[in-house]
Amino acid sequence: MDVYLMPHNVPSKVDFSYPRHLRSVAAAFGLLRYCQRSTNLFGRELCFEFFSLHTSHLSLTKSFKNMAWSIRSKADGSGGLDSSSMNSANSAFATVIGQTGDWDILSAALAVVVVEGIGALMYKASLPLNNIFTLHVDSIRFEELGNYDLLKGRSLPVFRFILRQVSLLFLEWLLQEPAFEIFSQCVRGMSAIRGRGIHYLHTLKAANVPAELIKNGQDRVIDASLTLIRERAKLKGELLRALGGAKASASLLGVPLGHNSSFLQGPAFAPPRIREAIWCGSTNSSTEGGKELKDPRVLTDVGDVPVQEIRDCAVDDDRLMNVIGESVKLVMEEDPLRPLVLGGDHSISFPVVRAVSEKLGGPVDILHLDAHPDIYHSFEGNIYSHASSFARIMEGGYARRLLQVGIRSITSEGREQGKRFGVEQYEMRTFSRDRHLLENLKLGEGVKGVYISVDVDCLDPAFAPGVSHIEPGGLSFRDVMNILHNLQGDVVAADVVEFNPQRDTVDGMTAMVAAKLVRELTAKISR
Ligand SMILES: NC(=[NH2+])NCCC[C@H](N)C(=O)O
Repeated sequence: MDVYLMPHNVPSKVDFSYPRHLRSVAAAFGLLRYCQRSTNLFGRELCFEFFSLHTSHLSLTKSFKNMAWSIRSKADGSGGLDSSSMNSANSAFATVIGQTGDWDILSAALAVVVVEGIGALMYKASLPLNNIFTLHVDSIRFEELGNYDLLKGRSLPVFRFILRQVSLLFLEWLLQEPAFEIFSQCVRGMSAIRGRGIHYLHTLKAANVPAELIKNGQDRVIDASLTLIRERAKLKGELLRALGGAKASASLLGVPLGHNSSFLQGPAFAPPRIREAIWCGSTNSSTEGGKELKDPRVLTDVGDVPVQEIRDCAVDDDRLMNVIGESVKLVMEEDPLRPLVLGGDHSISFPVVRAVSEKLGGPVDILHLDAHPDIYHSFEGNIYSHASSFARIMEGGYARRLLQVGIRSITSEGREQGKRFGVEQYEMRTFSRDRHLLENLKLGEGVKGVYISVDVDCLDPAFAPGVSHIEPGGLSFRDVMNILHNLQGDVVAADVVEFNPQRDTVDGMTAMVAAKLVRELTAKISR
């Protein structure tokens, strides 16, 4: 679209031939020309033919510009960003974010607010100059209908116009790589920190609760949480030892944690749903191989780590991860109990495996079924992300071998990290070739045993739609059963993670799938 701006409506007292003003005009257009030269940097083409402006838009930046324009016109009405226009802009953003949950949009919106704020301040500062230089938009040549039709027939202060263009260039620069990436990383980092419970701490601090009191309160809540698990584990342990005859027995430990997911937090609600499905009357209490789940020598339950209650006291993730690990160790303390952990998002596997390995005094072999390798060094600035748990496990030396099966969403970082840690990554695209090997695994010899981590999204979404990350092309339920049933090795602990009840079908199909995974893992563990 071309916009022609012709000098018009210039206040009579202004004489354009007056050198001082001419110098200013020259300086202003010098700035525009400077922008023109540097536009290649921004991937944007500007072409000036005296007062004529041609822009070719990227569709992405165009839509952000539309946002910029609509906010700007609000600001225009009152001659700057006053509180009412800011409020409406705020609520507009809140709605967008509320509906999409998309932090990229927040980043873009923040960019707009920053640019607009600077623009508004600069505009206020330049008001006297604007009175001197006012241009009238006489004609607009449309190649396409664009935002500039707003200008038609209006008197425009020239400095304001220039400021707008510079603001838009800055905004476009912000929206390009790598600036946008850096900016959105910062925003994501901020939101991740907020999501990790620090806001509770801020609330407590803002209310002037002394640090000592906060710490004591946190200690007591954590103590109570661990006591609950310790005492239940003790009772189940006593019972099994009294009954005798069990060398290893699965004990459920729920970890309702969802805030380390990069997408949806629904897995925090999974443990009670899985328990409900395990005991659902539509099936029976026998595993496929004939083990009786109602026999406490096969399966017991020590309850949930009260993750939300602990986080509600502003406990950070370093400490929370330790509490999860401590809980796992409390179960392992009570021979013959072995932890079968119900997630939660996949971030919980790190503290669980760490605890298992520390308690047993050495590394384990891990069979990890998942659509994703979850081995980013950190994801969106979060080292405890559900997409980074296996990086933490491998760094810590808690696993000798890590076999990842079902992989079909992997980035170059996932592959590089896999190589770096010597991970055996079996991808879905070669599953038919690898099937024989995977259905005849022998693991855990020469180490402390085998740990099995099952992310429900290893399954094709046709079998398990109730997950946060729908990734087509996965394993069938029977593929997973064959791998598990035929695996040879001493399974010391296991987890089933990433079931998201908020995405399940109304009849709870994925809950049944997750429950059956738990039931068959129980059969695998108990002896
Ligand atoms: N445990 C999981 N479900 N992880 C999903 C990680 C998704 C992440 N966006 C990735 O690129 O890998």
